[in-house]
Amino acid sequence: MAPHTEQLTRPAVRLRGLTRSFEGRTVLDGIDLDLPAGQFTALLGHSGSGKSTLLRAIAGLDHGVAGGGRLTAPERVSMVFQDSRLLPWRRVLANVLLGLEGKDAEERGRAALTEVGLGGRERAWPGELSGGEAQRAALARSLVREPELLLADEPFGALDALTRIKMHGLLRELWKRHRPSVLLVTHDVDEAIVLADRVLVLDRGRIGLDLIIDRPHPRSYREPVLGEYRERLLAALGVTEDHA
Ligand SMILES: Nc1ncnc2c1ncn2[C@@H]1O[C@H](COP(=O)(O)OP(=O)(O)OP(=O)(O)O)[C@@H](O)[C@H]1O
Repeated sequence: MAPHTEQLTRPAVRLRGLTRSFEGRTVLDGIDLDLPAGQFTALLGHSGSGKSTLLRAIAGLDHGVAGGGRLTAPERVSMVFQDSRLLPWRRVLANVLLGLEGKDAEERGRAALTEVGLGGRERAWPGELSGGEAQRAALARSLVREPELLLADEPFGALDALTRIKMHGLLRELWKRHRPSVLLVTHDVDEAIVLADRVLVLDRGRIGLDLIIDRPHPRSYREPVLGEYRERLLAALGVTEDHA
């Protein structure tokens, strides 16, 4: 059985010897990792390398999965996925407020929607939103809970390139304002480099590369210096760029 996530108030993730396997096949093979409070980290890795498995373990959503190791995570954890997972039969504000308690819940929900650029769309149905708007609503639903840790599993994977760039700016802005620890899973090396201050590569069940991106924000894909980071990450992923 997977160990339960310890409910600590300390807003940081600590993994020691974390293992997870499915049907006898090891996916996470003794991961040691610390995520300091407030750090924006991206997680890269080949398809099937175990990125979602790692996120689910940190979120405590993998009860019943075989594995061991020690895992501590903050108490307030929010998760966003590739699809918004809004309930289609509830209006946008009601989705954001789902399960939220307190007298000021509605006020906070409205403020969160305004923050993500959806002020005025509170009474819209999820089906009336574009893909980008739905992801904005999903971010509002996460942030209204003031998470200490935001786990994002390819949240922009289904969006077109322009919407994606806008969402990058929004996520970074929200992070700056609220300062949760962020662990963002992505397939996109450029997305990782532009957004994160630290990029991890998951390889054969372990952290194969742990790279600090020590460049000021906002960053552009075209900054030549980012090319060096890109090359190191691609090499860790087993991809070589053709410079010809
Ligand atoms: N519930 C499950 N039952 C059986 N095997 C599973 C289960 N969940 C994940 N796996 C397997 O574990 C491996 C890692 O899956 P995971 O979804 O974590 O990879 P990933 O890196 O997130 O992949 P992708 O980038 O394609 O989303 C895969 O081989 C997958 O088939």
